[in-house]
Amino acid sequence: MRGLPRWVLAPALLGALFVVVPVVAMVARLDVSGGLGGIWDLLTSPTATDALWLSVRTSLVATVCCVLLGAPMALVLARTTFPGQRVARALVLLPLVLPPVVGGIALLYTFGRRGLIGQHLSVLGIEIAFTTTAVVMAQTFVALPFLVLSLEGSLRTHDARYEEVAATLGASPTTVLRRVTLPLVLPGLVSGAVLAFARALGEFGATITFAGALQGVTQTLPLEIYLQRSADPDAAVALSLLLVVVAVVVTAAVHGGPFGSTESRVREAGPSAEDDRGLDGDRGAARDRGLIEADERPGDDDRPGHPRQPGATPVAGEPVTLGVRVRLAERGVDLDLTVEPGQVVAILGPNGAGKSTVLQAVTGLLPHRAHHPRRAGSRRARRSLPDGAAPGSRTNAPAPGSPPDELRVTVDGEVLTDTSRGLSVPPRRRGVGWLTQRPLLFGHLDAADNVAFGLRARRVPRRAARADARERLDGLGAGPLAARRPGALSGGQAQRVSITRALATDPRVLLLDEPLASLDVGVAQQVRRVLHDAQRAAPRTTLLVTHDLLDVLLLADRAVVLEEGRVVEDGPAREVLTRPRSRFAARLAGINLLAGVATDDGGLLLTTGDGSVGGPTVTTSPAQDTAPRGGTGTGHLGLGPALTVAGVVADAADLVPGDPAVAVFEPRAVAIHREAPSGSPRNAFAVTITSIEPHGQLFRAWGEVPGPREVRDAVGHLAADLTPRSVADLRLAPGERVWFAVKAAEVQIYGTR
Ligand SMILES: Nc1ncnc2c1ncn2[C@@H]1O[C@H](COP(=O)(O)OP(=O)(O)OP(=O)(O)O)[C@@H](O)[C@H]1O
Repeated sequence: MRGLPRWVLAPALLGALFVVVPVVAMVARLDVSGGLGGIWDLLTSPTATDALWLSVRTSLVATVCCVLLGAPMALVLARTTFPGQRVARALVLLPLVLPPVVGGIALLYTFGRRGLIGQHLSVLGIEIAFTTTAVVMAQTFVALPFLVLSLEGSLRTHDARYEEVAATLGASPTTVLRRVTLPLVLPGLVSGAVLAFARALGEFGATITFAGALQGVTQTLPLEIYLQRSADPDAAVALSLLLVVVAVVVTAAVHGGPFGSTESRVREAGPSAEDDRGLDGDRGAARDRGLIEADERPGDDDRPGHPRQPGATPVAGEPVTLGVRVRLAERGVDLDLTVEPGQVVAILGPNGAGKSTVLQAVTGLLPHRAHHPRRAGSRRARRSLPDGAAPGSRTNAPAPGSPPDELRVTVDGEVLTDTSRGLSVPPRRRGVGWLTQRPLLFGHLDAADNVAFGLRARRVPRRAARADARERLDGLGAGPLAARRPGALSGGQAQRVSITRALATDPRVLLLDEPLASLDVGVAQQVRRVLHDAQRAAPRTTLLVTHDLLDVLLLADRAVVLEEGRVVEDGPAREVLTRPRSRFAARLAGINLLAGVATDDGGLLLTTGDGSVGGPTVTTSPAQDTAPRGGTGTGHLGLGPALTVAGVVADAADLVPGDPAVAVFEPRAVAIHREAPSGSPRNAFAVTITSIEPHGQLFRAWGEVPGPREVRDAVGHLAADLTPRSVADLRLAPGERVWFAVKAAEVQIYGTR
């Protein structure tokens, strides 16, 4: 009853009684005055037993037919999109609403002697109507929608990314279906089959119309009950009871059996990761001492090689060059990226910037319509708006006359995708490994079989593939997890197994889509180290999407910042973080950044969000009390008449008037005042405090500069670090209006071209 309102009990009980009471009434009607022997005789009469066995036999065959026909139908409905899909679904489910007798008539007009198809079969001497085959067909006709509905529902509730991951591991569509999709939805399939069996067992209307009632041939139990109803009501009741018992026994046996619980089969490790140190034994404990230790693993060459199949997916070998060109108006993405062999490139940017789109392009998993330039902006494309987006609300709608969409992905010159030539190598043949925020381990396989999946997909015998998987798990300190199912792994353990699985196929390119985002700090650290070690052991061209500063610092060689689908910053990872040129990188690095453009008199103009210049020119004057710190001059960054930033121009010679430029300063350099600071020249911003949050030993206060939207967009939020005591002394709280002051000497101004 936990979490449920009590009143729910009343209608629930009423519903149960509504079903049970009629059955009880029927049992009560049973005449037992002659003893149970009389009932037994009724049940074991030749007509009753003939009818029972015919019903069971035909229902079982009909169930098999439902599975064979219904499973593919459910797959097509759940996993594809095609014009008229809704109509197709309505037609498939038609037998649910059609009176069975109408179904029987329809079947008769199709397969009867003079029916649409039946007349041709009849020429060949094949008669279907009024045979046992007709019984099976009538039962299949009415039971099929139950299986389709149940399985389609199950398929839709499962994350399709399991199948996508399997494809990137090298599995063919049939292998994915057999080894991933069907095991994942098995409980739904079994439920659907049970429902179909129960429906077939009770089928009457379509059967009597299409198959008639011939004892031993077409007279199933429901027909026998109907016929006995007037001749011998007691026999009808006894047979009804028998039908009820058979249906209940079959349904209960399957539902209570090994397929009863969907959860137990598919549950994967959740995002809340418990500390999994204990399982790694001494090695794990030793590794825990430092964030990243010197590489202890033998290099790839030292590792016992695993069997490789000729003609299979290309394997890693030497690091490769990756080229990515994505221009998709529908997603507002337009960028070019070349990744050097073995380089780890962190792709950074705010939500919706296009990071995942780049990764999807490389995997070959970008939704298919995106490959067709003509369709972008079409009715269908509009229908594919992300959840919650209202048509017309997108800012990414292709502008009239915008260049056509283009996707081009190359690996060492080999073209994997080229939409201009309609070319797209399937994910399984790309040699691209893909790791997501969720480990997406296959819940019906243990850790070793998960890791072995890629090799098995390449037809490596199970024993060899498992041996290789165990070795790899051992190598990453996850050996003791080999026999565990994903449901018994913590988040960190599961992610480690997932990394091992992705690396086991020796991908040429590795795509990491926030693989540590859902892990606790401590566990993320361990998993980060696993990734770091793997990269050290065998450098691999890698794209890493992350929002975590540590990931960038510890894993990436280069950082690329995306904003609104464009590259706004690209450089060595450390440089991007220490000398950010984009607001996003500055925020990630915990630095304040103000953007403007240099003017011909050494000042700067405010730039608004779309990059156009706005606001009045602000004349600069040398900051009087600034002592250049390694820079070559001083100047101002003007952000409107009320906001002029004095700072140190780092490379005055490079700062050409009209060039975009930024001013950056650390939050710890900001002092907070209740009154406007006066006296020595410094930058002072009137701000409204928006939040105060703990930041290590200090507090970080965020303030927003009030004013027109352009100014707020240009300045964004400014951060100031202060001690707990200062927070108390200043009685600082969100909504308060204060001054953020920073000395010009603490502000660095540099060009961003
Ligand atoms: N299936 C889709 N169909 C159409 N547009 C999409 C689809 N998925 C994403 N988009 C749009 O494409 C743009 C880029 O999305 P993408 O998922 O690549 O961003 P992201 O940088 O990965 O964001 P996040 O950090 O939130 O994951 C966004 O404007 C988004 O709304």
